[in-house]
Amino acid sequence: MTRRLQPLFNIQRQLILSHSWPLFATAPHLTGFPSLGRNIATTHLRMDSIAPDASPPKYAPVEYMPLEDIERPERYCPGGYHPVNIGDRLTDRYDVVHKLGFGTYSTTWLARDKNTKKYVAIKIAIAEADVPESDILDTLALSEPSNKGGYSRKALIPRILDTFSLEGPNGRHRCLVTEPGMMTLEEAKDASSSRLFEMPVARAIAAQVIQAVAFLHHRGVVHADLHAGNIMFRLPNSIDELSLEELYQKYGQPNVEPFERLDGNALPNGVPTHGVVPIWLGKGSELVTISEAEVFVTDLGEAFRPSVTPRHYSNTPGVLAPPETYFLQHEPLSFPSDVWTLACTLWYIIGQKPLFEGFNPSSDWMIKEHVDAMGKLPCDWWQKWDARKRWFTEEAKRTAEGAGRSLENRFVSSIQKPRRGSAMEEVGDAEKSALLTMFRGMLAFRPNERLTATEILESEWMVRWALPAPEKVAA
Ligand SMILES: Nc1ncnc2c1ncn2[C@@H]1O[C@H](COP(=O)(O)OP(=O)(O)OP(=O)(O)O)[C@@H](O)[C@H]1O
Repeated sequence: MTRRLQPLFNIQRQLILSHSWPLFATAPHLTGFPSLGRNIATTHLRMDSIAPDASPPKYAPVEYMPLEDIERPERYCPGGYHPVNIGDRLTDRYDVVHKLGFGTYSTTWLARDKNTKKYVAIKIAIAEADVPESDILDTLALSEPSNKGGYSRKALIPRILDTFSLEGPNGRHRCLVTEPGMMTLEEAKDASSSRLFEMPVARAIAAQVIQAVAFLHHRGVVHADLHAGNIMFRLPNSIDELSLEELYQKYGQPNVEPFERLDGNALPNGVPTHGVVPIWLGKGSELVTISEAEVFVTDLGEAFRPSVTPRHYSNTPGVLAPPETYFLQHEPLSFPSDVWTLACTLWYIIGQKPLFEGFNPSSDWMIKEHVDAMGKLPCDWWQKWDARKRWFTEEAKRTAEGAGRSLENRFVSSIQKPRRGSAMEEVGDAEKSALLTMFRGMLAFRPNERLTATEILESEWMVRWALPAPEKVAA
């Protein structure tokens, strides 16, 4: 969930959908296409992934006055969120000083660790639920600390500082303590009018995200939900030098809003009296400096180990989901699915707009996007795709003249033109060629033909342009 003000549209959407993923919902470049026709996929889908012509969204009854930027109070119920107030002390060690955000499965709070005197993030899961990533993060923490091969970069994945459980009116909640981040990449973009990072910053972020994914894959883990909302800028250590008063002076006192029932009745036990607007520690994307361009990959809640748990569904938002989720539904997903999603995420880091676009797109719409950008599907997939005639000839040419956008067209409209328009460095010819080669390798239709994370690490773009950038951060 984002920590900044969102347009009312998005808030209303949150009222309707049990889960909200804001990545493209607020973007100005939205293409509001309806869901188109029959879907090949019967993939396990969440509402804001590809929304097929399947069942309508489940409408949860609205019982409370909706509040902007605050989680739905309806979710403070048995099995739901744990009520927390600013000033609470958790496990006699952590003083809650602000809220950092909330998501489908958790609320996350900024707290001061009494022992270390540092600020920490405490993610409190909904009742009786595991914090799904804690298991994965534990395994990763056991990895060797070296930096062999450029992918043992533990710093790129949050380190678990502590775990504990809280017993409350809504049940028992698992809690995970990690370092607090400044903002997600999506939040940085939302806070900017250009929605762009300066090129050196974009390269540094991209390099670290590639290294993080390579590290996860090396450890046998697929992230499975990689997007700009799950990549976070590191907070400078200097925040720990701020006293609580100084923190509030710099970032503002917590803004709290009363929860009110629509029927005027008293709040039930388990619902806090107030909601807290999350703190904003961040800045607009174009203002991020190279020295601030240190990121870590968060939210391993969807992560899995293909060797342990075969997974046949993807909860990745539809615009980022790879084509095997439609065409190879009987084969378990694996590392290549992350590589496809990583390509989409890298594109969005360098550019202003996503590589593939669509609003609540059907799977047919997404496949059309893939074919437009990457060319004809492998023969057997092409034959299987009934909707192809809607847009394409049998040679995969567009039936409507001038329609369709190739990868190069998208590069111009998503990356180069917006950069020029914002007076920012464009991608030079040699870099563009290396980048497009890398993207084509990552976006091969067949998963087994895609570049591996290690090959991406060794790609020309990574070695010549991206990798040198984080070194500048460290310098
Ligand atoms: N370590 C952190 N530092 C700063 N903010 C955080 C941190 N962890 C989480 N947040 C904030 O809380 C929000 C929700 O966190 P997260 O996405 O991990 O929760 P979730 O319940 O798994 O949600 P979902 O699955 O809906 O994305 C994030 O978008 C972010 O704004």
